[in-house]
Amino acid sequence: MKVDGKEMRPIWLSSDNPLEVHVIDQRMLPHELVIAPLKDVDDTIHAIREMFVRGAPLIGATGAWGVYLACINAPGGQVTDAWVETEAKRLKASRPTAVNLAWAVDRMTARIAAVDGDGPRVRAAREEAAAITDEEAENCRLIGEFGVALIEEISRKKKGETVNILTHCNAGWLACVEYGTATAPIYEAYNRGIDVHVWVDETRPLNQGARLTAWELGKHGVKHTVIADNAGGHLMQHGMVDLVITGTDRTTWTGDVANKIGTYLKALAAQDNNIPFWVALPSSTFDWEMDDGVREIPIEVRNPDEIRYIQGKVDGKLVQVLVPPAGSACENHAFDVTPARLVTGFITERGLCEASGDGVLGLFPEKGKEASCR
Ligand SMILES: CSC[C@@H](O)[C@@H](O)C(=O)COP(=O)(O)O
Repeated sequence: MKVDGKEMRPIWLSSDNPLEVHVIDQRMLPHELVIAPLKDVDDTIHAIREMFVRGAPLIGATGAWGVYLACINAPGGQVTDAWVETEAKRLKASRPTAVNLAWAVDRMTARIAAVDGDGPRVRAAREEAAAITDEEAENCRLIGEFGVALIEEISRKKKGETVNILTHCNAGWLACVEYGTATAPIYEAYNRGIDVHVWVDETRPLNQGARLTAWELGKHGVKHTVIADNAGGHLMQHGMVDLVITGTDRTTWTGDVANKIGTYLKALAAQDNNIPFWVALPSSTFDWEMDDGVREIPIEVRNPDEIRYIQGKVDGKLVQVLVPPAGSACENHAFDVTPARLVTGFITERGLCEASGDGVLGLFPEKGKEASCR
């Protein structure tokens, strides 16, 4: 996507030095656009854990490039199965909830295992990481193509009046290589000249909505308003939301959706007010093994300092400010699970479907065997 007229992705292989992968350090946005180099697996794990990069598809792409970095840094240049497996295991442990990480890293190790020789393995790793990155971008483009129909329909019903969409966290291009998941239909609607406006949940504690979604939408020219996390229910009660679209970090094939903490409450409010609640995701975010999201999806518990301190810009400098009493306990559950019964449907790269095992397997019949062996 374009940043100040320049095409940009949140991750790329350096064109000057193919031994380095570059990422946008999203911790600094929207106030500073900082690019961080990743030179090895330790750098990659640090970038994922500390959230230089975040969002399920981007975490997956970063994990894939991490495996490439493992290959080029193999001791003595020997890209053995044992080395690749050890580094892959470390990468997969860096964040637990987004399933794309394990999916991408496993795809990398399978591709490398099928190739003989150190040089060919490095080349295969580079090709596969680039393919995963490009495929995720294309998947998000398709999500936009399919999802825009929902917005078009509302716009028609409202006779061209503004369509108000609420989203939570950042499921934009920063989270996904290009277009985003939740934002892809919104960008497509905007590009087609539909009058759209986005209510952007601030998304405490790290404010991915206020910092990242607002930045992205603003750069593209999409009308948006940042709201307090708890405002959504009120707006829905007063007819100010036509549609909710969120992303997801892991969705069971049966339709339960893990996403940033607070998503569940938005889904409850949407149901109470008869507002459609859609979730946009590429197939890499489906978990084909789990069938009970609330019971089975691992929920990351992060550093409580993310709740204690808020980051912002004061007099031109990024500062952290303490909010609660220094002695108060804080606990930071990063995701929650919205049960399938609260989800209107999914927007995927293959089209729209109901949030149920039948709906999902109808679009991805080749996964039926994996899913039904549970
Ligand atoms: C498209 S990625 C998933 C997103 O929908 C997003 O809402 C989200 O929860 C990301 O969490 P994060 O903790 O910022 O990695």
